[in-house]
Amino acid sequence: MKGEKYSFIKIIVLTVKMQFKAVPGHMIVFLLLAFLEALGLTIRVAAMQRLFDVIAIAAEGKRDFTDCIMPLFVLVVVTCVQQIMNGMKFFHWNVIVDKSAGINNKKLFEKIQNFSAEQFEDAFFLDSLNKAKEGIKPLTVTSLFIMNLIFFDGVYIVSMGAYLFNLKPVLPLTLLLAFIPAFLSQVFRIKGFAKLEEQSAPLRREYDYYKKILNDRQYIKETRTLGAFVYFFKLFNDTLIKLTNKQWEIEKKIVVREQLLNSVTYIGMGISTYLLFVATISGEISVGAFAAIFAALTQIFDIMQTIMTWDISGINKDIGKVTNLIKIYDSAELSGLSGTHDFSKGIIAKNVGFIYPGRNEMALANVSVTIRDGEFIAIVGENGSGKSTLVKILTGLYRPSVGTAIIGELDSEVIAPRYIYNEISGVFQDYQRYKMTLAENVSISEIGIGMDELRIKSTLMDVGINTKYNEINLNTVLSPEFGGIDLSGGQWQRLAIARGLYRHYKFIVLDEPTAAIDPIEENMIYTQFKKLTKRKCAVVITHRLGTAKLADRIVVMDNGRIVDTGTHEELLSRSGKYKDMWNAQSIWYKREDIKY
Ligand SMILES: Nc1ncnc2c1ncn2[C@@H]1O[C@H](COP(=O)(O)OP(=O)(O)OP(=O)(O)O)[C@@H](O)[C@H]1O
Repeated sequence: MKGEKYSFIKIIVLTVKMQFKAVPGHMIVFLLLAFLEALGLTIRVAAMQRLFDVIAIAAEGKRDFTDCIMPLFVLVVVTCVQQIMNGMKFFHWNVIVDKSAGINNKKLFEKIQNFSAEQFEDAFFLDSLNKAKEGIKPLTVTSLFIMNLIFFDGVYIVSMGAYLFNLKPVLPLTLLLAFIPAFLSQVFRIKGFAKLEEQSAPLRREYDYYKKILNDRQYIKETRTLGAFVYFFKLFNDTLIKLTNKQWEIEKKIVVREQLLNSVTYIGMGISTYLLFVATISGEISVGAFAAIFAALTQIFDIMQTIMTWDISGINKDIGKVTNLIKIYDSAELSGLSGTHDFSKGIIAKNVGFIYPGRNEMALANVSVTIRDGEFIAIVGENGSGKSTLVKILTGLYRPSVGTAIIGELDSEVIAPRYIYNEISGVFQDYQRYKMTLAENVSISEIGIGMDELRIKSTLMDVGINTKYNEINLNTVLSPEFGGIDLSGGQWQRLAIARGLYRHYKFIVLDEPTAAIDPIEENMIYTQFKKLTKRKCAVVITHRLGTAKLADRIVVMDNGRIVDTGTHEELLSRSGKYKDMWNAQSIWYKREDIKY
């Protein structure tokens, strides 16, 4: 993805192609409406000419006034049809924007699903993804601008040019005279806005940040308890003043320039009128043609202005965002073979090494471990020793940089992620607090197959949440923002474990989701967890060795390597990292024996 070149033309072609693929029928209707609307405008000028000619002749008494009825009727019909086309075109515009947003978002989400989890650790990738999300609506709007430019503006210029040329070859000059001021005005506008954007972007980011600190739930407790509100409000206000001053200064310049360019527009209109006048006096065009084109002059100048300020400026403004989206669509995703797990063969990491994007040191080096069928393993070690990274390799979330991970007979390097994740469940340190009902929070992995309330309740009981005597029930929304309530840190952790247990799994990992639960409760949860995961593969990361003791086998990690493996008793029987850790922790547990 890095450094790949996308020309303007390539982006335009891809944008239109993608948009047609998303809503083909609507796009065809839109371009037909734009085409008919543009043709309608030119036919209207011709119809007007015809009517004025007949009126002029009738006024001289050479024709009956009733002869004007038919041309008048034609003009009314053409005007009505053209107006209807215009209304329908803009109605369709909105329909297309709304419909495509859903379809294009779905496409992006599907694409994101197929990126490997380790890519999400790469700052460059995350930045590209954020920018790409901004391109969903611009993709549709840009395609509509392009279609409008070709099928409305293009058709109007060609048909109007042909009509004027037919009357007198010099008359299409009117179109050019209308184009020049519109073009210049747009050039100044783009330059002005580019400067404004460049100078105000850092200020806007600052302003948004302070606004968030002052409003967001996440910050409000701290800003209040620290009495920092006044300070942040001052920063917010100062930034706002700087930002509006900058905008005012540049807008002023733009407006003055535009007023000057408006005079150029009037000069253009004056020259066009003069050309028409000369042509009429010399008898090259009829009085009717003069009147019709004169009446349409404002329309010609307006359309040229719209092409510049709306269509081209719209494309220009959004093309960067669309390019980011297309780059993400085009980037490589994980593919792979299909496969079905056989967890009776266990989970095997063989000489695994792993390095995070942007890091020089390996987070895991030469790690080999086997989790046998039905085994409950605990992984212990100091902060940063590689426990979470190993678990992500064992669940197939990350693919090893070196070595292999065979998960229930499936090699994570060659099997597509969606087959790897089947029958695997996990709760990680950074588990989510979904702003949904309690029931949804538990059953999120099985929503598609219907909610089993009894199973949800019994899973909640397993982690110590009793909905029977609690004010919380399955339909309680867990978010004050959505009219519900919030839970305590420990309750959220229990809920996250319930979510992991609710999924149908044959292999489950818990990456220390119990830090906020008191040790006695934690022990009860893990004892229950051990019962529930009997005959299934389970891995638990913990810093509390009292919990690790429950496991069939303990893996001790240090500095990205496995330094020891064994049962609690085996590990204590030999001097090593585990014994040191145990001795250090037991001091705290012995405190309860102290007699005051
Ligand atoms: N997203 C990341 N990007 C870069 N380096 C990372 C990332 N996540 C972890 N690391 C590094 O990888 C190493 C192992 O981290 P890991 O999270 O696996 O340790 P851990 O044993 O689970 O730690 P803890 O007990 O603190 O959760 C550490 O040196 C850490 O700095």
